[in-house]
Amino acid sequence: MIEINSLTKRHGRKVAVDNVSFTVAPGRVTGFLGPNGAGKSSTLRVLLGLDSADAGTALIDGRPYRSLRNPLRTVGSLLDGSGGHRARTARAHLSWVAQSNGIRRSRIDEVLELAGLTDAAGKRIGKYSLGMGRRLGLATALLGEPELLVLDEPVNGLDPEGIRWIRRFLTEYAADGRTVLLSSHLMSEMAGTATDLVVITEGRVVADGPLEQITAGHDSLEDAFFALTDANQEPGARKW
Ligand SMILES: Nc1ncnc2c1ncn2[C@@H]1O[C@H](COP(=O)(O)OP(=O)(O)OP(=O)(O)O)[C@@H](O)[C@H]1O
Repeated sequence: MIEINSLTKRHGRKVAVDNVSFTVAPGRVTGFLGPNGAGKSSTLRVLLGLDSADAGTALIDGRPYRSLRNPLRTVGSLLDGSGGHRARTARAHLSWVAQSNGIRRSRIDEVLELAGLTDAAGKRIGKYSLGMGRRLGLATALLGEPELLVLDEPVNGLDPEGIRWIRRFLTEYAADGRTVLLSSHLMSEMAGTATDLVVITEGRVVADGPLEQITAGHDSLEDAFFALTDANQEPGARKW
């Protein structure tokens, strides 16, 4: 379970996240949807302990990320890029992460296989395409067999086959009772993957609920999104 409570994050004078609250339940794929600059990455960076909040809390199973005993075994995350050093091979990168987190070595081949990187395991990361880098990032996130996944724009750079693969993967992952939070500014991606949505614009949550409730009465998620964001010029989230 992920709980964001009255979270505020500023970058200098810019309020990137403004009193944001939502929860992410197990067994669901929750999409964190908003246009460029809405505050998605800022929220996820606080959640993952990479930045500090100015106010409020972001908790994973009731604790801040930095106080988790085995972070990689609790929550797998994917932010910008692959996370690996350009001169290293994917296998060397995964071995290093596994070793430094007490993860069994046999897991490396499992995640390479899961991410479709078995044949590219010996290639230097600097030679990877953007999509392969995302696959490696996902493989790294899965190393600790975590119950939660937090992914920032995971389909960035993936080809259609890769997008289909990640959709299926996340759906199955959540169906096993695990928790998935993924951010995107792509509405078509969200419509095809998420079961629940948290919609954010200008640092504020403007909708939060099951996908079918948010899209009810609209032809598409895109229509719902624009209706919502146009109708939400004033503060306060609309709750379904
Ligand atoms: N390190 C930073 N320093 C200054 N301003 C920042 C920083 N990080 C983000 N911002 C600003 O905070 C706001 C929210 O940015 P954020 O990256 O969280 O949005 P986002 O929803 O993830 O957008 P995108 O889809 O473009 O990644 C934007 O106005 C952005 O310019």
